[in-house]
Amino acid sequence: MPLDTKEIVSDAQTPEKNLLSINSREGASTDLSVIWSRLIKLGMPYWSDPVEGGGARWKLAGVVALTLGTTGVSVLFNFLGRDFFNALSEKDAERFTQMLIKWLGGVVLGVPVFVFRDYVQSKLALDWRDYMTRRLTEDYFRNRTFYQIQSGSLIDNPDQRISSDVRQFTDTALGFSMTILNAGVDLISFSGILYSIYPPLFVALLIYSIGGTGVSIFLGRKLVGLNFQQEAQEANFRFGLVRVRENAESIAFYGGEESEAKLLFQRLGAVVANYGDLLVTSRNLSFFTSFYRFLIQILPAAVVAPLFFRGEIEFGVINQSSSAFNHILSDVSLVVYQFEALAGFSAIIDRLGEFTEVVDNFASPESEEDGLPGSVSSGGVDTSKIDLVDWPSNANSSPLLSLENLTLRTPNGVRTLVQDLTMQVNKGESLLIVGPSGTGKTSLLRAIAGLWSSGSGRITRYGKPIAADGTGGDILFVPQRPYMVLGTLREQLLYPTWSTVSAHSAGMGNGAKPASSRPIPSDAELEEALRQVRLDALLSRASPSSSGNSSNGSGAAIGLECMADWAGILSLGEQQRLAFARILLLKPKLVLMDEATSALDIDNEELLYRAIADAGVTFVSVGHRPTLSEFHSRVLRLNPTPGSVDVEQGTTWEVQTIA
Ligand SMILES: Nc1ncnc2c1ncn2[C@@H]1O[C@H](COP(=O)(O)OP(=O)(O)OP(=O)(O)O)[C@@H](O)[C@H]1O
Repeated sequence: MPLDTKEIVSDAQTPEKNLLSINSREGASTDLSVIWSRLIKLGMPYWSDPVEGGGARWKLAGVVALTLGTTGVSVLFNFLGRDFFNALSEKDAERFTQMLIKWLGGVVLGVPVFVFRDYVQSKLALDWRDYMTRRLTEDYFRNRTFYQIQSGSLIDNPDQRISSDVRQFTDTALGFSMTILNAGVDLISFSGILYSIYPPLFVALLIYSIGGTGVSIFLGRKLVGLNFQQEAQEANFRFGLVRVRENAESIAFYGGEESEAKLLFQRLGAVVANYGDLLVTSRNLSFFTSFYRFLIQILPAAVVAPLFFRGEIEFGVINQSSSAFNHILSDVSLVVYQFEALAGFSAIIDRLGEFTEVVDNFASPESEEDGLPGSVSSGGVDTSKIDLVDWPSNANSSPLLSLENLTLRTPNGVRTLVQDLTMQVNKGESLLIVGPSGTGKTSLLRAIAGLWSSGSGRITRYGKPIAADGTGGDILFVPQRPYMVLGTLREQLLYPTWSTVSAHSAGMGNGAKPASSRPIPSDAELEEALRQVRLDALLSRASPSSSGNSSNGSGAAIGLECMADWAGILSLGEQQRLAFARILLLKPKLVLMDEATSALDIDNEELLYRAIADAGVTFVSVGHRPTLSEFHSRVLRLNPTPGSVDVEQGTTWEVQTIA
């Protein structure tokens, strides 16, 4: 199987993997202590962050103050309402006018408090989301976690968790916290009012609300699991549509529309079926909550009416007690009113908690030291790790790569692909890796790149691949389908070595430092690299007019600034030539290529190999084509074990010098 970065970068999960993950995960965690500890773990870092936490806490204090202000405004209106209705019932026109003016004054002062509370709260939720998404995304890329999650089918739809789950988490967490705070303060203020009016009314209310909460928990208990499933099924359906877009041409060539539609309908069916169950459960809950809401409209009046008939209270007090009753009831009945939202929230906590646990597992320094986690550690499966060592590169040093007693297994540790391989790649001694399909050629490159670590022995790399901090660049890996970034022709050429530089220079950077300490190639060097791989014709192509980024004043950018969907418009052969242009610009000491010329004609293949050899680059190639051997000095042959029926039963290896 060739290394395919397009798949790695753009495909979050294959459909089968998604189904696997979801089937293996029946529903949300209903264990309250697990949900609570995940909530704390997800929520705390922002507020305790040494840099952003201080500002966040001040903003939170502002939201709390405004929330308390809203309760103050409500209490004010409770009393204004009482006096207003008293003036009305006593037919006191002068007092009524006074009350009207006071009421209007209260509205003018009170409305900004409510509006600003909502605004500041939403803005704080947005800042929190920004922080949390950045952290999760950094962890997602650390130690190539995104690759491990994808290749190991560890969790479904990480993209959905990072984007929409985080947004919902921050919005809801802040919203609920403020609702609970509001409810607490409201409860204290209005309990006093209600108790002072008529203590039995207060007792009736307590019984009513506690009973209501219990019944709604019972009726809505299935909602947590159903909400969890709904998120997952929606993401699966959307993912199916994304796959159709990404593989439009292949599907059209195969005439696979019908089977794709069938697959999508299956997923849509799962979305609809689960939503149907969700609707039934919410309908049953709604029956109860609606009765509950309607009843409270007359309940307080019914309880205090005898006092009014006996002349013990004024008419306005009925209105005041109704208003106080409603406030307290909605405070103590939070669970009843918000049950669906709470169920959805706990499903989100569950999904995000699960995601951060997987990501933390890979992102922790121990996992870096121990090799990549994820191996099955039970059932007698060997979980030993390959030792991957980087030696500083030395311009004069001859070895570039050395493999010592390398045994390579698939990530689950079940299959052994290569056994006890010892060899060295020296400067100028290029190596071709051949063997039947499935013997482990690409996997060997994965191990050298550090993507797979299951096995034993040692790999020493003399030099470093490009690292996130811009160091390295002595070693470059080139997959069969090179990754095309979204951007200009210049950005294609500069990827990955100077990718931050190009984003920066194009005005997209946010002040980030250039990624590489190597000098950025000039326009002339970029154009020369294109000429060497016979892609200079691309320089005269113009961006589609909608892409903007004009450099010639006519609205369409041309040359290196041409912006296009490069993965969509370049043929695979052209993409492979572009990958060679990147090699010529970077001039690494060693390049490891996986069927990197598979889509090229023999003439172009020769041109590219000669160009990188002339540039002093040593290369290791994986390939099937016999023509490749003339560009390499040695060949590593992986063979199925003699006597075995197929490669599943293990391989042997031999190294030969090419005459
Ligand atoms: N994530 C994975 N988990 C388990 N096994 C895997 C995984 N990825 C690949 N394999 C298996 O490992 C074996 C070696 O795969 P690899 O892609 O290295 O073969 P290859 O020699 O490059 O094949 P080809 O010439 O067809 O590209 C295959 O049998 C493949 O099915």
